[in-house]
Amino acid sequence: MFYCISVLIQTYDKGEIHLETNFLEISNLHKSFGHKNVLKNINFSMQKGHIVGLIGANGAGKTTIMKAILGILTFDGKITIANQEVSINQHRPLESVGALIEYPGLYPYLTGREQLRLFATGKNREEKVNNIIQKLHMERFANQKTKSYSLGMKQKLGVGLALLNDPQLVILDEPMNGLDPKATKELRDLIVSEKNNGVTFLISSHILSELQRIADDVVVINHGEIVTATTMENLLAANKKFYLIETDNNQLTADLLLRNNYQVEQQAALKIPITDNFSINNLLQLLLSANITILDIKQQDGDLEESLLQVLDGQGAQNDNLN
Ligand SMILES: Nc1ncnc2c1ncn2[C@@H]1O[C@H](COP(=O)(O)OP(=O)(O)OP(=O)(O)O)[C@@H](O)[C@H]1O
Repeated sequence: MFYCISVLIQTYDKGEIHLETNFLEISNLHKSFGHKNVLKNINFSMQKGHIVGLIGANGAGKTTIMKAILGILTFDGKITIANQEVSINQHRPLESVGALIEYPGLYPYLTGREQLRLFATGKNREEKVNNIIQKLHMERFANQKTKSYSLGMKQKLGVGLALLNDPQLVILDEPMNGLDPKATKELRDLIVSEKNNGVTFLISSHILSELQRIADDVVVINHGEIVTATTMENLLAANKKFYLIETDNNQLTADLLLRNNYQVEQQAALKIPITDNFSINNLLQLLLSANITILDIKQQDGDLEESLLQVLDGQGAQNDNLN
């Protein structure tokens, strides 16, 4: 990304937002910077209480979509949160939204606790601050000035600020950035527990394994266009399961399987996709009758990365057909 700005939208008290099944709706969203079309006809909706993963390569347009939802840039199209339209001039629905976009904008000479106090709203401000410090396990450093924070500590505080005022919709741009494995797990658990309380999340992340664990739905974008918007289950189902087999002679085994019409990808182990009419019994009998010793065999599900590559390859093929 060639620009680097820091935006932190604070959360406010819930107000009178109605609970809708489709909590957020984006229709015909277009955005250009000068002559550059960055978002091209983006359409998707988010159900209340769902975690939606926003996935795409660097520069695909994820942050721009988030900024449009937050009404901090001009755009063509329509965005509604709980049936109320958002635009650069209409921010009312954002009263129930918390967001961390890019890097948290922190005051270096305030402690984390002071920073949280500054943005907490409502009568129970001190309780909110204490709650979020506890939920994000920030007790150890909450009373230190933020200028001494590591990247991970800053990121935690940024997420804490986004969640502080009990938002109904939370938008997080790469929230796992800089977090160690323990902090990543703590944040993941917190997001899932907030979701179970009905909070809706839009989360972009390059850590696909993280999104795979928490997202209910996914929106994949490429060069500013939606490639697919579907459930995580559907996206993963698009990727076939396979067996990984290691034998005393992988080359001989691969040749034998290929001659018998199996698909084989040779890696450290042999990867055999489970296609229609696949029978593990038949495969094992074939290997045993050829006196091949099986050293290891395991079945694996497709993962998000593979599914995405398939989806993006498919799009490449479609585009190729159009050319
Ligand atoms: N203010 C701006 N002026 C001009 N071009 C911009 C501006 N903001 C974003 N862009 C361009 O819009 C495109 C999408 O950027 P965006 O930041 O939304 O991508 P992203 O998917 O969030 O990428 P990353 O994963 O690297 O954060 C990029 O080509 C970027 O260069």
